Amino acid sequence: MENFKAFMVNKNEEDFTAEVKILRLEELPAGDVLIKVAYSSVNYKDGLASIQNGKIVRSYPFIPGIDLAGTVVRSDDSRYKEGDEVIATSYEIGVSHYGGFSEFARIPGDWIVPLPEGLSLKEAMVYGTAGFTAALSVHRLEENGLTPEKGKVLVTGATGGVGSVAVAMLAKRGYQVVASTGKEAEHDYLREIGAAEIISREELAGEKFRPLDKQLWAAAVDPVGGKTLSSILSKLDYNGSVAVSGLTGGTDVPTTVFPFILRGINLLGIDSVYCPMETRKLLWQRMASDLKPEGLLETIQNEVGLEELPGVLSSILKGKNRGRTIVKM
Ligand SMILES: C=CC(=O)SCCNC(=O)CCNC(=O)[C@H](O)C(C)(C)COP(=O)(O)OP(=O)(O)OC[C@H]1O[C@@H](n2cnc3c(N)ncnc32)[C@H](O)[C@@H]1OP(=O)(O)O
Ligand SMILES: NC(=O)C1=CN([C@@H]2O[C@H](COP(=O)(O)OP(=O)(O)OC[C@H]3O[C@@H](n4cnc5c(N)ncnc54)[C@H](O)[C@@H]3O)[C@@H](O)[C@H]2O)C=CC1
Repeated sequence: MENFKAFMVNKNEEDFTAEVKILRLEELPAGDVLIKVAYSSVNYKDGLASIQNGKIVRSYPFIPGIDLAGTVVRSDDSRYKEGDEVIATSYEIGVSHYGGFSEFARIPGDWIVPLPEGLSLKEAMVYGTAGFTAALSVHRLEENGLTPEKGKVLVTGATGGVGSVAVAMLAKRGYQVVASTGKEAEHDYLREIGAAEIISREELAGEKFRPLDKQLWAAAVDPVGGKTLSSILSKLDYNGSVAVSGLTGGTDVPTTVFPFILRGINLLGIDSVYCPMETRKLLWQRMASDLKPEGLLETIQNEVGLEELPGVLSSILKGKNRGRTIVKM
């Protein structure tokens, strides 16, 4: 049987390890479709999966990586055949089912999306779960009435994965994007990917908190959470919406009922993991067409190999990565 390389984590009472190992195909979990992985990508959740107490991985040893894109090698699912190019993200991938940091993956057919026309395997992973989450956020905001005429849209954690894709996507759709970042050195990058204005992290979520504050934005894409989300809620325009997806700024959100009962603010929860397949397929189609920030995906990405994963995974947890990091197999 064929041997292949994968990045594995293992934990026991004394030890935690994270390293590239050689595996055999029969060591992969059950699944209908065997995929030769072309690219995976690095998400914040993968950073959590690669540390001892990240509370993501359910059992060890394990191959993390919540995203993968590649070519079908073998399939017991009639929807897929050898040679098909596919994307597999979310569900149990990289959590309780061996994930994408691997040259091969065996995945249940129900978790797979055919690569849409208009996207390469590489572009699919420049998006990855972070990009899909940005797309779902924009989709939900527009479902709730957002149009470019309504006003400015704030994006927090703007230099990160979800943030960078959201900035580029919104700008492409004609929105005036206000990007929030703690990184002064990245202002040029943010303007390059479409930010019209930049505000500092401190200005957004400083010490001063008022239950209702000056109305500044029609909507927000927020992968940061914590006090940043509290501040957004009190500064959105009347009937504004915030799509909240993340927790890099903390999990506690001190707020009051006032933004909701006096300004009709909508708090939209964004979950990419169990997003229904119908919406998932629709969004991947849109990410390949009207939501695609043509040209900017290349600016947003950088590429690493499996061996470089420990460094990249550790730096995403420190908020130090810029844009999206893809992993070439
Ligand atoms: C790409 C997506 C993302 O990036 S999402 C952000 C990354 N995810 C996280 O940071 C979540 C990590 N998990 C945790 O921190 C904890 O599990 C917890 C805080 C969510 C809950 O911890 P606690 O110790 O209170 O309980 P359990 O872990 O035992 O779980 C309780 C209950 O919730 C269910 N659950 C756990 N994780 C998830 C999840 N990710 N999605 C949906 N549901 C989840 C878990 O199954 C338990 O339910 P039960 O019915 O009792 O089995
Ligand atoms: N709900 C869902 O389905 C999904 C949720 N997420 C979550 O979204 C968040 C972002 O994920 P990625 O973009 O992959 O991570 P990332 O690390 O690429 O981006 C995070 C951004 O947050 C910034 N940041 C870090 N600490 C901060 C703080 N204290 N205050 C303000 N900003 C801070 C970083 O500088 C960076 O720009 C994570 O919490 C992740 O778990 C991501 C994908 C799907």
